[in-house]
Amino acid sequence: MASILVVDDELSMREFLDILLRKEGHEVATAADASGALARVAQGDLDLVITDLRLGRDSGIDVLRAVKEQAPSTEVVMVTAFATTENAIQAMKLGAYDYVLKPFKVEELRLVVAKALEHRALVAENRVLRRTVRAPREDALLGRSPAIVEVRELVEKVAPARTTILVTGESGTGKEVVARAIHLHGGRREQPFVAINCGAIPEGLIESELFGHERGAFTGATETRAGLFEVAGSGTLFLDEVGELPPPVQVKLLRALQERRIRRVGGSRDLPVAARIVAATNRELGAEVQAGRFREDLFYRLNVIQIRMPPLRDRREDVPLFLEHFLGRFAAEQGRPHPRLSPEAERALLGHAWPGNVRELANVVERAVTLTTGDVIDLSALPPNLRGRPAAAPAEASALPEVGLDLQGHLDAIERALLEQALERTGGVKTEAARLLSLTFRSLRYRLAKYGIGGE
Ligand SMILES: Nc1ncnc2c1ncn2[C@@H]1O[C@H](COP(=O)(O)OP(=O)(O)OP(=O)(O)O)[C@@H](O)[C@H]1O
Repeated sequence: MASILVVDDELSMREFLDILLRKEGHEVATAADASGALARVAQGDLDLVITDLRLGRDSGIDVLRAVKEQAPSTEVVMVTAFATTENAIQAMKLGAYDYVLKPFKVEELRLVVAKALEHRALVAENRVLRRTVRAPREDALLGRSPAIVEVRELVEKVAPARTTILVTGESGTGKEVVARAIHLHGGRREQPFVAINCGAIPEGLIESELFGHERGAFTGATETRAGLFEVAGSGTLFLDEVGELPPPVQVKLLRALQERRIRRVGGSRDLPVAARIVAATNRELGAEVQAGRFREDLFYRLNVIQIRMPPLRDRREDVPLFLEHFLGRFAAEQGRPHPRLSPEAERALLGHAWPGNVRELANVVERAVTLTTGDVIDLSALPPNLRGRPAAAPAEASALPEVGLDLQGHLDAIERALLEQALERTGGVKTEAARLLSLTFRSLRYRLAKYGIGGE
């Protein structure tokens, strides 16, 4: 539930948006002009302001300016008639999140609202992330398969040096666990371990997240902020999903690695880089270079030493160990005795292909422990895809019924079904679901938000 202010000089529009947004579960306030809006803005605590660009004699731009001055993290969406598109673009430059052209469809507005709120949550989440980075979890790199034994040896060998490391492997294989192990074995235990998922931060924010910004560098930069390179100090900076970095940021990262210096956005002074950089990717970065999406020089810089995490299906001998480990961990977390697996449940777990790798396994075990009240975990506590139920296929997807159909609604239903199946198959691991559907992570997230799936 979000707190939203609707500003419009037309009563009918205010009422319409008020009803629509309340139905979605939001708390809504309305104002008919700029002074009413500013009074509400001054009270604070708004997640989103939706304002018409024309407010009788007032301008929505003034509302936008006031919001960005008083509460820069509140998102603003402009509503505008086609004739004033120019002004809408100006509004974006002043920090509006997006604009909607009148007349708009309900779905369109709903989506922009969802995206704006998601954006706000991501920014907030990232701030939280920064504050909690200093407490690394002590997750040991478990496994007795030859592949993992080799990875452990390599980690110990490379940890003491400052060389950049590239960890590759499918989503959920333990790339972050490896990065943390490098951090701990490299004598940086007392220093921060800072992780950032480059694919989960909106494009416009990544540069300032990584390198920081000076006050006034862009709209919304009301104070000077250190970037994650600085926050990491002489600890470790873990760049997850490095393949998702937009090209301009790739250039800046290359410079940071080559010269070991960075410059804040809007800054005039270089700052030294002391942190060790560990990057990770679940994409084939070589292929991304071939396709022109990733800089070749940066690839070679990152790829000095590569650690490959094999998928769980290629090291099945580790599955029993992980099952034991996570059963113990989740039972302890829930204050319960260590449960056993029924023979059927064990067979299903050992036979599963684990496309979402260790993360999927951990999720499945957590779910099973939560759903089981006794001390034996049975097949019924496992998700349907592990119980051998075939995935539901959208029936007769391309047959046109006699009476015709609502094409968009029909296509949406198919899209929704496929998204749900992909998430189910990967145990909720979104990066892996995106790969199954040949989508980028961003695009998948957008679609999930559109259909309200997966808690987005
Ligand atoms: N070898 C391991 N030992 C202990 N735990 C592991 C191991 N591998 C993975 N895990 C656990 O599995 C989960 C996923 O691991 P992690 O986040 O490191 O994967 P990842 O490859 O970085 O995934 P993504 O690419 O999606 O970021 C975590 O809960 C982690 O603790």
